[in-house]
Amino acid sequence: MKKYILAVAGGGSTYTPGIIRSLMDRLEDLPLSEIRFYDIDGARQSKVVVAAKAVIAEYTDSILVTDTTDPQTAFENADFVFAQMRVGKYALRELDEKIPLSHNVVGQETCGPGGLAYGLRTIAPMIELIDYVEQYAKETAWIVNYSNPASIVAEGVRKLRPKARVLNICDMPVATMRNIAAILGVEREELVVDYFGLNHFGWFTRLEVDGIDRLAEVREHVYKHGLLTEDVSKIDYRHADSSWIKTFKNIKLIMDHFPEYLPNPYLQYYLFPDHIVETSNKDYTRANEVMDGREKTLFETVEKFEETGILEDSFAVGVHGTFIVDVTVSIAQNLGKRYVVMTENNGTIPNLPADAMIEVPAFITADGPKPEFVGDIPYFYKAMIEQQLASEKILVEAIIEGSYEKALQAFTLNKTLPSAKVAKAVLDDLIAANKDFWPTLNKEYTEGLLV
Ligand SMILES: NC(=O)c1ccc[n+]([C@@H]2O[C@H](COP(=O)([O-])OP(=O)(O)OC[C@H]3O[C@@H](n4cnc5c(N)ncnc54)[C@H](O)[C@@H]3O)[C@@H](O)[C@H]2O)c1
Ligand SMILES: O=P(O)(O)OC[C@H]1O[C@H](O[C@H]2[C@H](O)[C@@H](O)[C@@H](O)O[C@@H]2CO)[C@H](O)[C@@H](O)[C@@H]1O
Ligand SMILES: [Mn+2]
Repeated sequence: MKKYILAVAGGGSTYTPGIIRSLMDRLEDLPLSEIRFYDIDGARQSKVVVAAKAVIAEYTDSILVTDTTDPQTAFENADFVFAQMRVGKYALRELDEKIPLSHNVVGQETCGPGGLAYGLRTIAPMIELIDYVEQYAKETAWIVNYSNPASIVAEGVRKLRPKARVLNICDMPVATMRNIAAILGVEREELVVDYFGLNHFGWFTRLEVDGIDRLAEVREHVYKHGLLTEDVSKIDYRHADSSWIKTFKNIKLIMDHFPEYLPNPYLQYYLFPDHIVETSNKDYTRANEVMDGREKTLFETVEKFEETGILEDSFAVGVHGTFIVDVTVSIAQNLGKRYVVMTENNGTIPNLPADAMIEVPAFITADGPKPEFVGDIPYFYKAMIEQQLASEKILVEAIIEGSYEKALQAFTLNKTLPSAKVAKAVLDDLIAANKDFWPTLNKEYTEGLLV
């Protein structure tokens, strides 16, 4: 069977060792001749590659591993590129979360103004990556992208590189399916879902097991327990964090108001921004938890391994690692397997704009995602999605045009912001914080009009 060359862009990611273990578990489905790690922070990446190499060594010595900051070395003749960049790293994520909270607005990694700020940082590096891959990799190469904010990245790629072979994915739907399966007492793979929305902004409309829709059963469970089993050990070990427990519990809050469909957990930030702000710690946000948790543990594990030769973290594979390998195998072998991914609408949901980058079940083939027809969606969801879509589309226009006014429009349209006045105050603080990362946003008219 053909062996593939894989490049990992953002090799210094905390998720790298888990993804590598998932790849090693699936070498029969996706044989690899080479894995090349690429990052702009070579020092960070080289430490993470120590752990990645230790995991690979448990399985094989036949894979050539390269650790590089050079795009040509990374992408020359590659078949697949996994992208998992965090532009600005956790330091900027912390500001994405704390600056909005200082204005009593939702502070979150990918939602609200934090997500918009993250998008303003990420589009240019994503386009740069696509251009590197198109310059050096095989013509048939696919970029399978986890880099967030995935919804804005997907719109930026659609607008700026419409022919690029990029599959934008998110592990939240599969993470939610994992919790649903645990609640129903079935395996995640037995679940067949219908789902529609944008990334981090969608709803499950059908939860089928053996041909029977079990949404009503899950709805009853959520009323009592949120989207959690009593025994949280059944969910991803990453979700044992208290903030993730809170996130999944809050699905009850959403369904107490809107029980029709099962929401993506991220909708809590848009539907209950007041509750989220009231229950946030403005001085210690999720970015701090991750820096003190996942990131710290990873680099301590590497340090211990270099001292003792013992790898103290198994880097067990969660849905994050499993999912990206599942979709890549489906591309490589042209399996047409059905997964929830991002893809251009083009009539899949007729009463949404054709050029919306929606998140729906699609059949994953060697030519990319083929979405399954959804049909018209009810007005409430259409209206919410169109508002969020407009915010994200106008943000991409702001990036391309360097337009302050369009950035302010995008912020003002976002459901987490209460007024244009607050939107402008948050935007101006984020501009100062992102001076090294954002495009210059010009005020097309005199300063006087933007008081
Ligand atoms: N789509 C999803 O559902 C999903 C799930 C989990 C994580 N993520 C995303 O995956 C990414 C990685 O997450 P993490 O917590 O491991 O981040 P991390 O900060 O640990 O690692 C990110 C790496 O990206 C590198 N990087 C930054 N800019 C780069 C560029 N221009 N080119 C190459 N490398 C660059 C950094 O140097 C760093 O090593 C983030 O964007 C995160 O939001 C997405
Ligand atoms: O706050 P973080 O950095 O822990 O997570 C932010 C990401 O959360 C989601 O990914 C989850 C995933 O759903 C879960 O199964 C497991 O793999 O952990 C991930 C990180 O906790 C979300 O889909 C991502 O877009 C976020 O970046
Ligand atoms: Mn996601």
